[in-house]
Amino acid sequence: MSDQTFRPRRSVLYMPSSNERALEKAKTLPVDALILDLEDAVAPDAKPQARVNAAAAVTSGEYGAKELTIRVNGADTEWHHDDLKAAAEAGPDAIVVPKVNSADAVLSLVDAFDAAGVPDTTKLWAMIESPYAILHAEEIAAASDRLNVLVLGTNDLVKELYVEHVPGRTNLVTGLQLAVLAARATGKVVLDGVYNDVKDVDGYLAEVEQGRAFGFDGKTIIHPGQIEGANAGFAPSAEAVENARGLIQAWEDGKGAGVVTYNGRMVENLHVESAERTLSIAEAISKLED
Ligand SMILES: CC(C)(COP(=O)(O)OP(=O)(O)OC[C@H]1O[C@@H](n2cnc3c(N)ncnc32)[C@H](O)[C@@H]1OP(=O)(O)O)[C@@H](O)C(=O)NCCC(=O)NCCSC(=O)C[C@H](O)C(=O)O
Ligand SMILES: [Mg+2]
Repeated sequence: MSDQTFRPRRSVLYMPSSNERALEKAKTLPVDALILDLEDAVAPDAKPQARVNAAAAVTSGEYGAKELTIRVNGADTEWHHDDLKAAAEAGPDAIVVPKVNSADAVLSLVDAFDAAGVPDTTKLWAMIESPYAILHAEEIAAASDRLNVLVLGTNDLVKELYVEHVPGRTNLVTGLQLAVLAARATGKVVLDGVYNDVKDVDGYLAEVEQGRAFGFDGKTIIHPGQIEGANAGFAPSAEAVENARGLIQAWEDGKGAGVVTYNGRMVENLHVESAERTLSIAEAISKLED
């Protein structure tokens, strides 16, 4: 079973590492993971202090069970090397790298991680945010075991496609699904992009539901008000858990029959595997929330 079974990543919150108030607030927020941003959310002259803040947050031990990641500036920027050095010393759970466009880029990053002394325990999360990256998502995902998560960057994708953000994301559906297919084909986790309008609750919840239906493991978010929707939307519902338990019981009661029924529906081994996956996810979430 792939990684997401064991580590919930329903809600993954970006925060500008230059914003000390947000860094403080995040200690108590019920998110599964944090992305301490050094890239787009941080102005150029604030980047040195943001680096220091992000590293201090990672080493503070004050963020509980949250997965802590640092988003560095892209490999082609003047800040990348210093960001990597700071992240290497802090040793976050993962380093998020924006605008990863090819398998070669992944391999170069893995070399750069080693050269900078990034600990082996620090994974690579690659951002898929260009048309080229979408079309090469499977190669990117498969390029290294160090890469365990693909993160959609839908703001950059919209920009690169010369389109607009529209309700229902009809102009992104193909790209989103290609990214999910790439992740599933390679056993990696895949996170949906952000919803920019932090005041539009209905639009946000509709997008969470869509992301879940497409097969994403969780959603990247930008505001504390978006946490609850992602945590609920990307967790199995109480009904789904009850259904999974009942289905597995019906299968066991069938004592080796190749096919049984549960609530009037056909059940085969593949349905049992899906039910077991649902229960594993629910159990991992419940452990995290204890
Ligand atoms: C979007 C925001 C600028 C809104 O900020 P603000 O107006 O301050 O919001 P509120 O007043 O409603 O905030 C209420 C309290 O919550 C704290 N807060 C707000 N946002 C965060 C956060 N992200 N993490 C932690 N805490 C947060 C405020 O400090 C207030 O706290 P308090 O006063 O103590 O009650 C802001 O939300 C924000 O900056 N969000 C993150 C933006 C960001 O990181 N953007 C970069 C990534 S998005 C992206 O581009 C992905 C990708 O690359 C792509 O291409 O798509
Ligand atoms: Mg981006």
